[in-house]
Amino acid sequence: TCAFAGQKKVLAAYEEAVKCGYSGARAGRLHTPHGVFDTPMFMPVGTQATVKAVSPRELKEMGAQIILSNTYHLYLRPGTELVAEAGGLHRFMDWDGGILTDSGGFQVFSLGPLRKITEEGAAFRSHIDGSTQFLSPEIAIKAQMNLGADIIMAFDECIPYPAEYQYAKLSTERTTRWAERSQKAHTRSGQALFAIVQGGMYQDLRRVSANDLVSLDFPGYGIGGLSVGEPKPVMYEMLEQTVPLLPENKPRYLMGVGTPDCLVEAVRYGIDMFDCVFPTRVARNGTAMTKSGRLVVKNAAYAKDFLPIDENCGCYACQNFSRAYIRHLLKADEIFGLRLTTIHNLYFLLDFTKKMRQAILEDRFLSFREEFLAQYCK
Ligand SMILES: CN(C)CCSCc1cc(N)cc2c(=O)[nH]c(N)nc12
Ligand SMILES: [Zn+2]
Repeated sequence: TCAFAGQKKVLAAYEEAVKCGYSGARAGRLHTPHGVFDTPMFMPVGTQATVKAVSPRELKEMGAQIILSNTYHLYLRPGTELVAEAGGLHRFMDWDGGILTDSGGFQVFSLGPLRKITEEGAAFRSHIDGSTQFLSPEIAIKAQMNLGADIIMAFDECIPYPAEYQYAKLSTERTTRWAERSQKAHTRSGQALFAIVQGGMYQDLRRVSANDLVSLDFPGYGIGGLSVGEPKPVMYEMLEQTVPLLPENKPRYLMGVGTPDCLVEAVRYGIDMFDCVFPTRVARNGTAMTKSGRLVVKNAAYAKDFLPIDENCGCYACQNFSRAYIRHLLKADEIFGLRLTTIHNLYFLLDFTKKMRQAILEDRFLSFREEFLAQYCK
């Protein structure tokens, strides 16, 4: 069932997916040099080689399997050669689970004041010191080989939303040429390179992008250019056009997504992997995620609420502390407050994907989805 048998340079093998009654949802297992991991999975984001406010030990405790880091940030600071000298990203940050690095394309367009995109690559100014920088498929792949993640991403352009059809078409064609250059530059065995499907919000461009990248034969596929401000129904429509064209026995990673309602819909379409800064970012301004929606712990309403954030939650915060205590810490700008809300939000999403996997294995995913969406207010 490992359809990757015989694939060179690939370790992200994908065991036979267990399909539930509905067409898309599936439960799989992802093989990497740092372990075999269950999907669907949520991947905590550790942009600068740390998942903000939590330790690797806490991440392991809450069930994190694969975490993300960003090539763009580590390339600018401290430099990917330095990380390589330190023994690679796993050693540097003391994380022995899986690591996936994004290729930098997205961050160049979303962070650095963009200078210029050409066929060769993207010139930009560093958001740290304003220095002129340049990323190309070859540079981004070299940087990711230095970092040593288990899964790395091809260098792509995340097309802004909205975008004119003609721009989306030219950019998507270039991203496919960049994917081929990424493949040629990728010489590190024991590391899986995923391509990234683009195509803007145009059905035909999404299909062309998926078909072209599938014919280049990657061990896994990111779906990019979504969760960039488009309405959710448009995102789902792009998934409906794209996912069925991707090989069933290869992992699909929906980049930058997302909230629990988006996760359950994307799993329905056959997505396996997710990452999103949302849980850690909203935690830092005192918002906790629950199955009924968001709970702003900082609100005065919780000043004397001695219940946990969620009494059915198994996380360290909910097992030991009250809303009143966490609100007190947040109001007092105590770092421990941010740590507790972050721990809860990460645990919530990791547990949510585990519950989806269980529902798929027990062939009750559709009722799980119905019940969840009925209770969750966006
Ligand atoms: C760690 N995260 C903050 C970054 C990982 S996910 C970033 C990310 C998010 C979104 N929405 C789209 C794209 C995209 O189209 N391409 C790339 N390379 N990355 C993307
Ligand atoms: Zn909790």
